[in-house]
Amino acid sequence: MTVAVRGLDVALGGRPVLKGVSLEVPAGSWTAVIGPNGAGKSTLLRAVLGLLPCAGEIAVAGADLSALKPRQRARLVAYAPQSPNLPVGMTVFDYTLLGRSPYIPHLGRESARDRTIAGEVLDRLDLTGLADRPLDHLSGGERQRVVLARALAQQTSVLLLDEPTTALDIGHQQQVMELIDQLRLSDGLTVVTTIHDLTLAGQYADDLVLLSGGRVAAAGAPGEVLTRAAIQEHFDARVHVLPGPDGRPLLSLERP
Ligand SMILES: Nc1ncnc2c1ncn2[C@@H]1O[C@H](COP(=O)(O)OP(=O)(O)OP(=O)(O)O)[C@@H](O)[C@H]1O
Repeated sequence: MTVAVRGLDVALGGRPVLKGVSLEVPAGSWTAVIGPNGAGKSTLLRAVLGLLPCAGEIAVAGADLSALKPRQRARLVAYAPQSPNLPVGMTVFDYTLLGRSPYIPHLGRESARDRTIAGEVLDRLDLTGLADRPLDHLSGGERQRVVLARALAQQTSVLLLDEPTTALDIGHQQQVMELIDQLRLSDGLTVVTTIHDLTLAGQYADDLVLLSGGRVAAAGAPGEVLTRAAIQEHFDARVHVLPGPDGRPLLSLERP
């Protein structure tokens, strides 16, 4: 397993947020963590990264990330947070190049290869035309793709993405999800993403983990997890669930 979590407990501000969470993500697969607001999805990603005090076992690419220096960690796993602090005035290209930092020697400069990799990632995300633009002159969706670009420039084997598509139009949602899937297939990338769009989650992920109240309420193939009853119970929403052309579930809201 590339990401293995067993019996994870996390408390924030003295309150339990994750309770006995277990998760196994095989190498080269894609797991989407779904669940209602406040269920603990972002907390789970941050705990997997080793950024939070916790009890239980976590191994990423065979390592306990909390024991590693940030630079070592950044060579194993890339993380695209939901709302990162973006340095004001920095250009899109320079921000993407930050993804290469773990490979640049201390007091050294980036190599031509680092710049090529940053340029290629921007190209794949349709951002080349914005390369010289300061980050604070971008739209919300453009910013979200730049954060993903920085993570992809790290060229790690594990990718943790917190809500990578929330600010994107439907075309860019498809572009980003297809790109991640392509990388998964071509480079064997292991992907864990939180995501609110349940149909999108079901279309791309191999497995879904439904978190509710800090616990795993269901886990398995999209068709097993995305049931009308589970959505009603954990999201308090009424939906129709129909099998799509490829058999994966498609959800639509049911008007009262
Ligand atoms: N630093 C903190 N101190 C105390 N409580 C926190 C802290 N950070 C998050 N929480 C709480 O932990 C719970 C889980 O938060 P988390 O951000 O992981 O949820 P989420 O499932 O990602 O939610 P959303 O879908 O709204 O993004 C929430 O109830 C939140 O209020």
